[in-house]
Amino acid sequence: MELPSLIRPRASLLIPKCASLQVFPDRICTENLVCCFRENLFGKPCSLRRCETRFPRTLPLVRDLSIGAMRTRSLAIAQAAGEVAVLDMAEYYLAEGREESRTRFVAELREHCHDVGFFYVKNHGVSLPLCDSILSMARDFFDLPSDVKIGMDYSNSAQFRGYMKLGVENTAGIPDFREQIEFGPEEDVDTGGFGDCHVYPPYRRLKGPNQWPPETCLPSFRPIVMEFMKQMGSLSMHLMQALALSLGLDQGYFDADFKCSPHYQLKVARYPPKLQTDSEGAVEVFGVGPHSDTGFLSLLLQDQVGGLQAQNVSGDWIDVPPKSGTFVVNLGEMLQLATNGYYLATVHRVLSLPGTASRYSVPFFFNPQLDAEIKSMDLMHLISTGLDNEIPSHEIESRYDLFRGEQKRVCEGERSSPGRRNGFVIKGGESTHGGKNKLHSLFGTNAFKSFARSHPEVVRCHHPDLVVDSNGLAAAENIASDSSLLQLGP
Ligand SMILES: O=C(O)CCC(=O)C(=O)O
Ligand SMILES: [Fe+2]
Repeated sequence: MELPSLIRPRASLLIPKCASLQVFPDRICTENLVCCFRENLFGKPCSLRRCETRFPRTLPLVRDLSIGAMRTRSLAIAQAAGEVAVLDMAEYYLAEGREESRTRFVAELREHCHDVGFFYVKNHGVSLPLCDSILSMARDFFDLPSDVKIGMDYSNSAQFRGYMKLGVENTAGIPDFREQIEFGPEEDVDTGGFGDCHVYPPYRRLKGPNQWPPETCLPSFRPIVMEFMKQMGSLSMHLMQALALSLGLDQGYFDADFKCSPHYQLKVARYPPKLQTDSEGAVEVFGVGPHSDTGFLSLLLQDQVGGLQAQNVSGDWIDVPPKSGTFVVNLGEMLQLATNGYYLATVHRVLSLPGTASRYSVPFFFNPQLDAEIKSMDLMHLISTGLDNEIPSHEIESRYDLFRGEQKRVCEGERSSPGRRNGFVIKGGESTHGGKNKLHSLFGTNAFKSFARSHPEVVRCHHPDLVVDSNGLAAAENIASDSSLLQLGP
C-alpha cells in the first residue's frame, strides 16, 4: 500500500548506507523507494517496518540516520508516514556555541520548504498564554450579538478590514463557510495614496486603521490582538532570516523588504460545524476551499477541532491536525516567486467537520512592505555551494513546471470562476487561468488586486475613482493603460 505523503517525487535515486535502515528502489515504479526501518520512533529495535515512499527527497535525511541523530530519524519516519513535520525553533534560537544545531535546523527548513511547503514550528517564542487568550477572545467576539459585530463591518473600511459575516469572503468563487475579522498594521490613513493615481499607486490606500469592537463589550480585545500581531511579526522576521540562511543567502537578505513596515494581515476566524449533507450524507462543505496563499509566509494558530488539509503532488489530501504549542507554517506565492519556484506555495483547504463544535483559527500572513519589489533569485548558488547539489538546474526548472501544472489542475479542475487566492503564478509577470490572473513583482499591486477582486463593493464605495476589471485589477479610469502605476490584466 502506498502511503500518502506531501513530499514531491524526483527522478534521481541515491541509496544511502545506513545500519538502521534499508532503502532500495521499488522494482515496479522506479520513482519509489522502499524503506525498511529497523527501529521505531524512539530508537528501540523493532521488527522491520516497510514503507513504500514516492519521495526520494527524504534521502538526505535518511542518510543522516546513519550518524544517529534521533530527531532526524523521527522526522524521516514522520515524512514516510505522510505527516507534516514539526521543527523545533529552540534549535535555531539557541545559536550561541551551538552553530551545529542552527545549521541542522536550517537544513531541515530547506527540505520542508522545498519538498512540502508546510511544517509546524514549536518553541517559537510567541507566548502560549497569549495564544490561548486570542482563541478565547475569538470565542467571545463571535458570541456577540450580530448587530455589534456588524457595527465593525468591513464595508466601513477603505482598507478592507473588519468583520465579515458567514459566506462574505470567497475562495475561487465559492463562498467560504466562516465568519472572520481582518486586521492589518494599525496605521494612519496614507491620505496621499487617495490622491492622483497618476502619481500615487492605489496600494498605498491599504494603509490605515483597524476596526475594533466597543471597549465596553470586550475591553481586552484590542491589546491582545495588538500584542499577538507584534509577537507574530517578530517570529515571522526570525523565520524570514532562517529562510534566507536556508537558501544559502545572508541572514539579512530579506530585511530590506520586511524590516520597516511589513504589510501583514491577521484574521480571526470561526468555522461553524458542517450543517448539511445530501441524501447519501456526502456533501463536502469547505470552511475554505482549495487555494494557496498569496503572500510570503502564513502562520496559523488553530484550536483543537481540526479540518485543515494540504494537498500532495498525487492529489491526496493530508491532514494537518492541531498540535498544541505549535503554529502551522506554510509558504505563499510571493516566496515561491522570490525563490524561482524552489520553495513551494502548497494548496490547502479547511473542511467543515460534522459535529457541534465551531472551529476557531487565527491565521497570520506575513508580507513585505507594499512597495517591495520581489524578484526571482538565481538558485545556481545552491548547487555551487553544495546546499542542494543533487538537483541540476534544468531539474529545478522541471520541478517548477510540474508544480505549476499541478496547481492549475487543482484549481481549474475544482473551481472555475476567479476568486481571491486562486492565482497560482510562479515567476514574475506570468499568468495562469488562461491568463486571467497575473502576479506582479510589486507586492502592493498584488495585495490591492486580491482585495479588490474579492470585495468590489468596497472599491465602489471607498475608491470610486478606481475601476476594477473582471480580474480584480484596479486603476483610475483615465490611466487604465499606464502599467507603471498598476499593472493591468492580460
Ligand atoms: O483557518 C485555517 O485553518 C486556514 C485558513 C487559510 O488557509 C487562509 O485563510 O488562507
Ligand atoms: Fe490559506
